[in-house]
Amino acid sequence: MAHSLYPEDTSPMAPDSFFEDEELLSLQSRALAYLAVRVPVHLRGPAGMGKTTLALRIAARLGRPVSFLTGDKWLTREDMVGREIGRTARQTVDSYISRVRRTETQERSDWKDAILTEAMRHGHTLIYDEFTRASPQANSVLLSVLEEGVLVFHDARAGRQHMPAHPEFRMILTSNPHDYVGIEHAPDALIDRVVTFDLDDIPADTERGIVAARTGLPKEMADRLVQLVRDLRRGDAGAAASIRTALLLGRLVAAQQTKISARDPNFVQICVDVLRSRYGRGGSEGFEAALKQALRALPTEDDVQEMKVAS
Ligand SMILES: Nc1ncnc2c1ncn2[C@@H]1O[C@H](COP(=O)(O)OP(=O)(O)OP(=O)(O)O)[C@@H](O)[C@H]1O
Repeated sequence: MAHSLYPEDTSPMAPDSFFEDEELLSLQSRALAYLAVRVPVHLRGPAGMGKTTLALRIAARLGRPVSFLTGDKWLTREDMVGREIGRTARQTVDSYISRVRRTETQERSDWKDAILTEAMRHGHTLIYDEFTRASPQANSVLLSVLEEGVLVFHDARAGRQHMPAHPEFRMILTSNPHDYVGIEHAPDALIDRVVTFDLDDIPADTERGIVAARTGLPKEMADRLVQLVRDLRRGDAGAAASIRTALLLGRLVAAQQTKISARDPNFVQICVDVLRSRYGRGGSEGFEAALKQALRALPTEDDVQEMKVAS
């Protein structure tokens, strides 16, 4: 039974446009059970399949402040841990007795926390989105955090430091395993310390529910869009057609009031414009053939008119 529900108003999205069904609720409750005993959770899947939205939803249900970090190749350990920002020297001159003058200098380094240290200190839920975009060197600081909840870092003056996390600190990671420039493979050592949920093959019913809830399109129209997008994603073409793609098509269909039909030239043109760049193999001809086939498979449409494809 699919339903939209909001037990508490903590979501970053409008409550009525967030969709959860049994599948998503079960995933959330398992994630929350692991997080409850301080086991970090990792949501993995292709772009646009709902990883970040789900991570935010789980974090909201933990009821703690949320810190959000996005991985990229420029991210350094210092960006996560913090850095020394200078030294403060304090001098006390004791001249109480005129003939005796005693001077005492105290020096301390000034430290500025960064997102990881701050989240650990204050017990935030840290969402580390797209963590495989950051370098393994930057991410290596996480190993002890994920396993023991202790940050080990180096302070120039104090040397090696250990910072235990606040008892409420939790971490949720997301990543996209698909190979493209800028992605590092998630190191085994890191994957070994988390529970990973794969979101690349979410049930069609869940996808339909999300598209209907977010676009406001009638259910049959949302179903057709999802079928089209899933056919292209799962077919030989391997098109990068995600939930986000279906939502984009839905917005354009609603704005232009087209039918979701191969007979509607506006709809076909929207499909070509939106989907061509997401198509993996076979060039333009391969794309047209795959799209025709997917359109032909739509319910109640049994033939496909010649597509007029704008170049
Ligand atoms: N359960 C849901 N209810 C409503 N909308 C959803 C849900 N899950 C995903 N969406 C919507 O689907 C789109 C893609 O989701 P999201 O950005 O979370 O994907 P992602 O996997 O994190 O993508 P990327 O890897 O590109 O960051 C967003 O517009 C999001 O709002």
